[in-house]
Amino acid sequence: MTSTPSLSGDLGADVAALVASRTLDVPDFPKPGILFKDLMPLFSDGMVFKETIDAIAAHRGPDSFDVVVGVEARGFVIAAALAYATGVGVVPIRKAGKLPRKVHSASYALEYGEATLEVHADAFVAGQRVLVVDDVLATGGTAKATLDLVEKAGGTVAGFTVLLELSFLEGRRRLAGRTVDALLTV
Ligand SMILES: O=P(O)(O)OC[C@H]1O[C@H](OP(=O)(O)OP(=O)(O)O)[C@H](O)[C@@H]1O
Ligand SMILES: Nc1ncnc2[nH]cnc12
Repeated sequence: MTSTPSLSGDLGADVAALVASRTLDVPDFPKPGILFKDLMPLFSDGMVFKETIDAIAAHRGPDSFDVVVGVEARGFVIAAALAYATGVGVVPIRKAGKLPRKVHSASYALEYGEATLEVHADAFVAGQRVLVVDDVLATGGTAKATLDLVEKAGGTVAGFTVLLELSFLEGRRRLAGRTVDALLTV
């Protein structure tokens, strides 16, 4: 008799299985050799999306952060929902050239390219505890740039939560000493 090995993630096997059930593998996107993990099916299934957001809210506890940061663009979907569910605000980290006032900028490399992220210089009250959320942690380039930007803008990063971690790219190493929760680690 064969048994299916349980999936692993920081919120337990059931949450990991939920994320896995709504993740599609797309080979060679956006470049040859990249196996793209498409989480749009998780966002578009109302019950699964709600269960996912509720699981993050329950795990983190309502008192462990003051504001949620979401990284453009897929991170926005998770950040807005989690902020609403926990009754806090949301601060967007945007790709270059989109924010209208004074910004801090950070350029970085990610699994399939390079980009620049920006945050409004006055986005946080000094010491405000920030939970950073995104869909995928791959090389950690995006997450590390976000950490630097939040700290430059006066926030304190309380942790990172991602739906999916690609462990072979070792993004967690870029966030050493920080709390990182991945709902599914592959
Ligand atoms: O760990 P890394 O190697 O940095 O990769 C992770 C990032 O890559 C994707 O964003 P992308 O820049 O493709 O933007 P999108 O959300 O606008 O599609 C993903 O949403 C993460 O933000
Ligand atoms: N393989 C991947 N799939 C989806 N998003 C990503 N961001 C960085 N690498 C990715």
